Amino acid sequence: MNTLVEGDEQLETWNVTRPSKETTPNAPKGLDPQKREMLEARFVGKNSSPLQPAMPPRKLDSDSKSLGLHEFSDNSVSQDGVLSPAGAVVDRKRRRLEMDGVKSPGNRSGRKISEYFKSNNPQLDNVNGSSRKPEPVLVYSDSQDGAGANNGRPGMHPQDSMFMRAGGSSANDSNSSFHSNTSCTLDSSCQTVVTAGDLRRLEESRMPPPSESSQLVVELRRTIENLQNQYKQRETEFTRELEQERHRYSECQKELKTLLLEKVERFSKESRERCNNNKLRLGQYNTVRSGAHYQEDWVNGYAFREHKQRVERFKQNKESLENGQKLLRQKRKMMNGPTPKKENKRAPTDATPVIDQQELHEMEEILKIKAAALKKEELDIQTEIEKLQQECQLHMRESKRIQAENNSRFKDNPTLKNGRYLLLHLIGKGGFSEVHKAYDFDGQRYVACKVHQLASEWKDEKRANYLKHAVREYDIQKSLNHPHIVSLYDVFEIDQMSFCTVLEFCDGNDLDFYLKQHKSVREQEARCIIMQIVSALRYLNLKKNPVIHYDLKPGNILLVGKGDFIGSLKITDFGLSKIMENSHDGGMELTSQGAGTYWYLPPECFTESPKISSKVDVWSIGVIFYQCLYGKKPFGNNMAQDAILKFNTILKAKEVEFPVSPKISQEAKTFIRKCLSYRADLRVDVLQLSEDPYLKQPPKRTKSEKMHPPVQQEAPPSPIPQSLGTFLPPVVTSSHS
Ligand SMILES: Nc1ncnc2c1ncn2[C@@H]1O[C@H](COP(=O)(O)OP(=O)(O)OP(=O)(O)O)[C@@H](O)[C@H]1O
Repeated sequence: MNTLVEGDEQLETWNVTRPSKETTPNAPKGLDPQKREMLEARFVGKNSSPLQPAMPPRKLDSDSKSLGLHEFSDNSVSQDGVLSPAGAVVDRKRRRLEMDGVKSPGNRSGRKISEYFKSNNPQLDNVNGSSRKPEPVLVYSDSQDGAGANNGRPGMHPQDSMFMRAGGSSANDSNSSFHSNTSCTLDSSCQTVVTAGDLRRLEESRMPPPSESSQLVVELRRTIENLQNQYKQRETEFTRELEQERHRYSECQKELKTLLLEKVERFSKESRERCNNNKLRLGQYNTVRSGAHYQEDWVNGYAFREHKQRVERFKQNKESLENGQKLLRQKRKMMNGPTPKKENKRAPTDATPVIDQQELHEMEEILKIKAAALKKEELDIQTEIEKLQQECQLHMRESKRIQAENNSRFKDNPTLKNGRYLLLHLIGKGGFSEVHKAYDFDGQRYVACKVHQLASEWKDEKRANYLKHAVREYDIQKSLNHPHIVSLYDVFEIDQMSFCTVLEFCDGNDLDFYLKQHKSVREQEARCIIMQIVSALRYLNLKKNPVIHYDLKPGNILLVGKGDFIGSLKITDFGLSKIMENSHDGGMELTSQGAGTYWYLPPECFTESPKISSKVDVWSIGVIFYQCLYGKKPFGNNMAQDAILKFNTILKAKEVEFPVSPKISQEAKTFIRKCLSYRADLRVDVLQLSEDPYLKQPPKRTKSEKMHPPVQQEAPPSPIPQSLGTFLPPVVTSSHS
């Protein structure tokens, strides 16, 4: 063990490896000290022989630094056994230490110093001199660093290298009094595994015993330091994991984007192919010039021409049947002549052969079969034209959609809002907006992105008005949360002239399109539609500041899920909505008169300085319910908006009339009458309507209703339908109405 304590050569001399008298293995106990010295000298080598001339106690000089340990040891003992002054000091000190219970480090049977360090033996402090200011004590550990090999090694404490100089290659340092006296031998028996860190800790533990609180502080500091280290480590790990996750996420996003684009490309290709094929079969828009405008006229395809030919054939067959029936009647008349006699009947003459009777009978049978076939043909033709009309409506809508998509600036699937929304395809086009199906990468869901485009030629007033409605729509819709109301997720600006609202996506059509396709729905289904709309309106009216939708119509009712039936639905488009703040019974003033869809607005909206309430929506519900059941609007059906205004159609709508067919329950009619009550003050409000018994419990169906389910059309088809062969979809102009 080599320990250097600066400024204490005496202690160092004790510390160097030297077999102690007490522990020299062969030293017999109880020997006379002189003999013992001689014996020791024999064990340790030269200059210890008593036969050698006595040397005067030497002064430590520079020569001695070349001497070995044993030389030094011998210098400390005179020949006559008197200790030299240096030797005497060492001996004194050693004895003192032994008395204190500290064994000589040379004592191999005793504990290593490191073990003392570890056990924090307080006596060690005495050894190092408790009165002294504790100096950093550094130990060269053979087992860790390799003996003498690392002098000046990077990372080693300066004291370490200093220590190594002392014990090894730097032994020639004449400035060190220790070195002048000693030459250290490094061997494993005198080295330790104690590290500099251990020693530093030991240093700390050797500090004067701290008071309890300061000890606590030290411990707390240490704990804090540990925790900080742990925290830093965890933070580093977490940051690394986060980076990995981010990378993985962006890879997934890329993959998802590719798949979505592949899917949309397939969809687009298929729909365009279908549309092209249908152009010939069902028809297409032709752009024609009409004065200063261009307008798009619809031209029927070959399916309609073929249908027309079939109808022509049917007509001819029907004509020939009618002619045959006429002939039969004439023949029968001729054969029977003027009142035939009874005996004549029993005994026919040769002039009125029986064969004529037979012929007539056969002719009658043939005509009957012909008539039945024509009846079937007539039904087939009716079914065919209805199917063609449905297909044609779909095709017309798809053609318009594709045309609008081709003209859209977002046709190339851009991403909006820093890559968050990937626009997939156009769903439809409104007056000043385009609705695109999109994928929201953050929300991981499909959404409907409604892009509002302001026109550059708009005057400031118009622009301000449009923005006012858009902002109102956003303000109202963002605060709503109901299963039958389309949620508004986000709004953001695209550029100076356009912005986008992000809406919950509904994958079905709107009710308007559904009714165009199916004409009407069964009462049970219609009641289900109304129940859902009333539920949403009830929610709007139970808010602190109730909301009037004001634009309820089939086009603003979106169906969830595709199919030939109506399941769940959601109301949308709050652009004309009004928030009722502090409104009293008389209702709130209508500031946007003229807006809205007139077929669905109540009479009070057409009066001067009207006051409105939630009862506006109740009227709209009555109109929608009626339209669902009968396939037509109760007031102003087939009339244009302008005409409704011009002829005060709604102001005259005092009484609602119900067609005979299809049959609907009395409860449904009563419900509709309540909604379409002319006077607003006599009309039920939304909350009262939601409590209506018709919505609470389905009406019991009568036997006749079960036997005669409602037919699809209000008017039953005539033997030869008027519409056959004359179907022409309405002319659609390029300007949006
Ligand atoms: N959230 C949605 N999910 C799915 N389709 C939607 C959604 N919102 C609107 N659509 C569809 O997008 C098309 C255009 O909608 P938009 O509201 O712009 O048309 P509009 O109501 O006819 O026009 P405007 O609002 O200008 O009167 C319609 O066919 C509508 O059914």
